[in-house]
Amino acid sequence: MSKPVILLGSGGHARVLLDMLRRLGVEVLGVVDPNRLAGSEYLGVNILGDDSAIWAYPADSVELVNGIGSLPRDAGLRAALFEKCRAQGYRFRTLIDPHAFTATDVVLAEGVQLMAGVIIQSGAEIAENCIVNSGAIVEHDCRIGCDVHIAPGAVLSGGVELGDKVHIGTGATIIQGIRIGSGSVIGAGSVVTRDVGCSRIVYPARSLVQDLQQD
Ligand SMILES: CC(=O)SCCNC(=O)CCNC(=O)[C@H](O)C(C)(C)COP(=O)(O)OP(=O)(O)OC[C@H]1O[C@@H](n2cnc3c(N)ncnc32)[C@H](O)[C@@H]1OP(=O)(O)O
Repeated sequence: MSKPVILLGSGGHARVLLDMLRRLGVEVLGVVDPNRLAGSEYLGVNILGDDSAIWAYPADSVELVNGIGSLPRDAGLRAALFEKCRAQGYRFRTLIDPHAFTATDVVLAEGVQLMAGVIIQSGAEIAENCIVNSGAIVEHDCRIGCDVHIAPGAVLSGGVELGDKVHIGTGATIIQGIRIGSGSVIGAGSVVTRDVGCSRIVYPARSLVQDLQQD
């Protein structure tokens, strides 16, 4: 039988996860968030306190759900909290929205979160603590490192490889076979046609708007 969960965080990503957990019929014991009052409620769920409230529950009696989102240059908290709780013996639930598609042979590590409308095709492998956000596509044979966020509507073509802590921005498109190094950020709407090294930022081309009136 599946264990009840504790949700970490109560921001936008946590809100979407809470809705998913309810649709999956998972029991949510409560939410931990240092910015909310212990004993108060968040969307009908008890606020248990800050992170230390987790330790009151034996590690083998619950699973955790990482509700901390990650944005470019701001991915640290999500990964740090995952590591801290794992070091204390806690495990993270891997979550697949009922409206996500996963091929039969995909490999999803601990704590991976596949949101609504996601498609993960055959042979793809996704490492721990990644978010594949609403409507994103990860095509066949992609290899995704840990703590990666693939933002809504992004498309990874076949055989793309991402290092750890990469952010693929909303609606970005990566053509087949591209490698993107750890810590890099791909701006929303970018089209990536060449390999990207580690800790790089890719900005999309922008429309040039000029006045029609000529002197
Ligand atoms: C469910 C969710 O909401 S998940 C959240 C998903 N969000 C994302 O994926 C966002 C991804 N982030 C981006 O695309 C960012 O804009 C970045 C990381 C590429 C750039 O960030 P910064 O370096 O901080 O750029 P900054 O915001 O200072 O903008 C610099 C300029 O580039 C422009 N710009 C920045 N990003 C983009 C973009 N993706 N497309 C077009 N123009 C852009 C800005 O408008 C600004 O233009 P200006 O100088 O004419 O005013």
